[in-house]
Amino acid sequence: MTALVAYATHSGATRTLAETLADALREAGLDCDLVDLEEAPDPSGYDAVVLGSGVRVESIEKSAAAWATQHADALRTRPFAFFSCSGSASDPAKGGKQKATDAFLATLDHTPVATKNFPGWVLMDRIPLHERVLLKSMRTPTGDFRDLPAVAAWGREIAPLLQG
Ligand SMILES: Cc1cc2nc3c(=O)[nH]c(=O)nc-3n(C[C@H](O)[C@H](O)[C@H](O)COP(=O)(O)O)c2cc1C
Repeated sequence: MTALVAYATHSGATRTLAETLADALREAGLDCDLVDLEEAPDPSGYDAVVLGSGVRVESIEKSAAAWATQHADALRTRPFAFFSCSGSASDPAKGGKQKATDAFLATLDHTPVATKNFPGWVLMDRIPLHERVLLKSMRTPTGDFRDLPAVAAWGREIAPLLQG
């Protein structure tokens, strides 16, 4: 069966998570394509779909939200999973919750087979100056908080759900 892992990223962290996820899904036997949303992939050509998005200012990427709306029919009629990649997911006090994900899921008229909020990275040398100023003013912790083994484990967990 075929699966699309589509992602939206600004500073690259979500791409690395999506790559790890796609590898895990392939190891689980899925024929998986990994595509940046900038390439406007068509989910209707796949049996299952995973969407990943970075988080900025408490929202998922606009391109990810718009793509999910544009392809709502396709996402509703096949197994669909979603993951976010954010700074605050590295904070244990958040308990795995991410406001941006909850707000996005509330816009869907279907329920994903799985959702997950993964920590990404906050690396000043990967973001434009005006955003650095914003993050510094918000005292956002910086560093690489990714847990790629956890992403691979999630891939193994959701593979059977995507296979339906
Ligand atoms: C301008 C800006 C705003 C951000 N806003 C949030 C936020 O509201 N909540 C959060 O948890 N992380 C926030 N982050 C951290 C990003 O979610 C984190 O860097 C993530 O890895 C970005 O994914 P990407 O590299 O795929 O773009 C922000 C980062 C930037 C640069």
